[in-house]
Amino acid sequence: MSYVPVFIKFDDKKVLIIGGGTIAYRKLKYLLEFTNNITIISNECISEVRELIQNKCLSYIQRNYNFSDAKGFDIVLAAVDNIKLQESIYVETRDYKCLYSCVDIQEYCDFIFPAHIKKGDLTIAISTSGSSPAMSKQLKLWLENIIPNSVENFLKQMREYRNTMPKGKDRMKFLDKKAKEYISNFKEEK
Ligand SMILES: C[C@@]1(CC(=O)O)c2cc3[nH]c(cc4nc(cc5[nH]c(cc(n2)[C@H]1CCC(=O)O)[C@@](C)(CC(=O)O)[C@@H]5CCC(=O)O)C(CC(=O)O)=C4CCC(=O)O)c(CCC(=O)O)c3CC(=O)O
Ligand SMILES: NC(=O)C1=CN([C@@H]2O[C@H](COP(=O)(O)OP(=O)(O)OC[C@H]3O[C@@H](n4cnc5c(N)ncnc54)[C@H](O)[C@@H]3O)[C@@H](O)[C@H]2O)C=CC1
Repeated sequence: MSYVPVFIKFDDKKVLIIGGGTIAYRKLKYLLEFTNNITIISNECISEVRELIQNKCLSYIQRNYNFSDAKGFDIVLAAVDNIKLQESIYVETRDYKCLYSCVDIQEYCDFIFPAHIKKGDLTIAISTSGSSPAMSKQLKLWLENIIPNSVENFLKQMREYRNTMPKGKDRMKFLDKKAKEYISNFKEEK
């Protein structure tokens, strides 16, 4: 299966998570980095999820999922321990304008979650197309260690150059050299 890595504007999206267990919690933390517009439907939630619902003022519907609950949401994630339900919500959402993902059956995912690193304006997303989530996680940990936190300031500086220097070949060369130099200093900076 092939996936297109794109960065989607997210702050205007309505997100629904079905389920409130360990995996829902992991995906919830991820999504909260980008939006608070999240609704959770779950008969039960682990305490970590309940805490986030309270602290981030998320909508919580405490019951089992009902047919058509997903209508009106842009992003729907079924993080339940029930494969039949993951399948039936997939079928249902084919009639809606939304992107659907579930945690057990990759063929039913319009998108999958990458492991990711975020340092200031730098985002690195890692996927193995589902071959090995463990590998995505370990590669993320490795990269996280290599890339210094100073990248946040470096990117601010680079944005400033791009905003102030006139476009053209000279600027391109200059920016490329700056990026190359910065990366070559990684080991010394850590
Ligand atoms: C297809 C995908 C769909 C999706 O969930 O979006 C999917 C599916 C499944 N994962 C399973 C297992 C594990 N998942 C993790 C971890 C992560 N899984 C994530 C993403 C994805 N997982 C998508 C593909 C990503 C890619 O392309 O690489 C990460 C990267 C992002 C995130 O979850 O936010 C996050 C790391 C977060 C981080 O640390 O950064 C670990 C490791 C651990 O938990 O320590 C294990 C155990 C080891 C192993 O199996 O590798 C199972 C079997 C369940 C079972 O065995 O019962 C399925 C279902 C199946 O494949 O059948
Ligand atoms: N994609 C991934 O990254 C991974 C996926 N998994 C899969 O994720 C699934 C969930 O795992 P956990 O979160 O550990 O399970 P869990 O048992 O902790 O959580 C399941 C949640 O779903 C809720 N739920 C169950 N039926 C429901 C319904 N009809 N309506 C609304 N909510 C309902 C429960 O109340 C509970 O909060 C498992 O099937 C597992 O195989 C496991 C590891 C990684």
